[in-house]
Amino acid sequence: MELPVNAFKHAIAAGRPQIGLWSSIPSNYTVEVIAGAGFDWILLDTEHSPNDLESVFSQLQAAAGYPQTSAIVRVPWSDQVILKRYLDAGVQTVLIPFVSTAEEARAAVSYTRYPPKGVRGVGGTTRATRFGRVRDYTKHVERELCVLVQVETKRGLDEIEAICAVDGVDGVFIGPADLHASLGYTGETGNPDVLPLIDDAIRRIRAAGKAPGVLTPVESLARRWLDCGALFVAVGADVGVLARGAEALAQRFKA
Ligand SMILES: O=C(O)C(=O)[C@@H](O)[C@@H](O)[C@H](O)CO
Repeated sequence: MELPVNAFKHAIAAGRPQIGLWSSIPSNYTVEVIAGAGFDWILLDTEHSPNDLESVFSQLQAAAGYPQTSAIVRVPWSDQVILKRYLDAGVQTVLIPFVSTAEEARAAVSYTRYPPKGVRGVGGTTRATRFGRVRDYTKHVERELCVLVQVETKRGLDEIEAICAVDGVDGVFIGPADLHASLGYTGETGNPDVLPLIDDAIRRIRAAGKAPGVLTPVESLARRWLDCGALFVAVGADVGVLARGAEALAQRFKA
């Protein structure tokens, strides 16, 4: 059996913008609903959601039936054990939060690499190897592995070029909410003093030869950041789509 191809990784490497949806609902049912909606990727969030490895495992299986939509998992922290377990579950694209220095980026990448390049522990009969059926998995896995790190602090903004220069970092995601908080605008995601910094960060990441990413449910901002050169943009979140859609429907009859 061949190693599954990571279409998302190759698309951003080729400079083809990828449009995604954030998913925080811990359900394989809703993930399958979204996976057939037409997005290029779906982000399975384990940082700001009740998701855990077991719920994400079933969501990966649900999404696997929709090859046109790539599943990306945001781990709750840059941690050797956490990353080992999600990679063994068959995750091929990981988003790692709160990376602010090149050293932190190198550590994050090392958690995704087998020795001698890194410290990922070797498990044989995992879902990642399709239970021992993928030939020479440990030798080829890196080819289809995509590591995305989140820059979402002032220090991270200052270090963007150094972070992009780390071998094994495929993309850099700007976290608007935490970046605003780091700059003193906690609770905001559209401050006029911060938006130009995100514009500039996206341009700097692209100029450094890496894929810039971001999340915003505001269409004008999504298009603004695509124009700046963003290559993976989440244009909404499942919880937001469900909550606002349900409220709007209720209002049509209950107003
Ligand atoms: O904005 C941030 O900071 C992020 O990391 C976000 O993109 C997500 O945490 C988002 O807020 C989840 O809904």
